[in-house]
Amino acid sequence: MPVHPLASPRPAGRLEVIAGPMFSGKSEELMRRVRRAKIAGVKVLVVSHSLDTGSDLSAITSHIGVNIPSVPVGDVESLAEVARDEDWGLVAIDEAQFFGPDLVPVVLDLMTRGTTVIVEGLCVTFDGGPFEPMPTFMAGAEDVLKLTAVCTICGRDAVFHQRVGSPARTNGQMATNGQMATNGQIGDAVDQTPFEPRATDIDASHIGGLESYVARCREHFAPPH
Ligand SMILES: Nc1ncnc2c1ncn2[C@@H]1O[C@H](COP(=O)(O)OP(=O)(O)O)[C@@H](O)[C@H]1O
Ligand SMILES: Cc1cn([C@H]2C[C@H](O)[C@@H](COP(=O)(O)O)O2)c(=O)[nH]c1=O
Ligand SMILES: [Zn+2]
Repeated sequence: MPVHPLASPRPAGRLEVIAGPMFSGKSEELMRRVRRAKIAGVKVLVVSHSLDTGSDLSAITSHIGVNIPSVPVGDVESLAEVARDEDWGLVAIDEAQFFGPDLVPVVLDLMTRGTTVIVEGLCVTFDGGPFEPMPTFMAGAEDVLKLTAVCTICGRDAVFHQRVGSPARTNGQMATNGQMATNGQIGDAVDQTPFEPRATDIDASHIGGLESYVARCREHFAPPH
């Protein structure tokens, strides 16, 4: 039987997960926990993905505009470097889905050093599919908080989110998780045909907030065809 990738035979820290759709309060909850840890004198590192924060911004911001300082990194290798640099008591990772499945061994390594890790992110894509690595983290965590937003049609709990307006199209760029968002191989001549990145691709055209996404309950969620 396969062992969960977060299982460790060595003394380990703790994994806390904050998961849910957009607008469910994940960032607010992450900020609350970070503030508490700092009051308790814990040495805290907050990391975010530079695709989401913008490379010149060093903060994570909730949908209502509250923010806390963070270190923006562009990929999982840079995250690992920053996190191993010092002896952090708590490493809080914002928008963990942007780092892809390679984040799992990095989190395991941090826990093996005795660090508490909080991963916050989307567990479902805009087309309703699982968004790794959050489901893997949810299965292997000591503590999971699964949040819901408010469906903007009926007010019930929203587990999903939907894109609004016509989706932006990108053209022959490589997704930042290293996957080509076209059908081509890395190194192939770039196909100039407009394409739609897959929902699991980490692509700049997917970045957005209230202008691009709405929260939807099970009944009112209509996955794209
Ligand atoms: N449809 C919605 N459901 C719930 N909260 C919403 C919705 N739209 C806007 N908000 C606001 O967003 C806040 C949550 O923001 P945030 O913590 O950034 O969420 P997340 O990180 O999960 O996207 C809520 O407290 C609320 O003020
Ligand atoms: C559904 C979905 C969203 N995104 C992007 C859109 C936003 O920039 C972030 C999520 O931010 P939040 O703090 O959780 O509201 O992710 C995406 O890239 N792919 C998706 O499927
Ligand atoms: Zn609804």
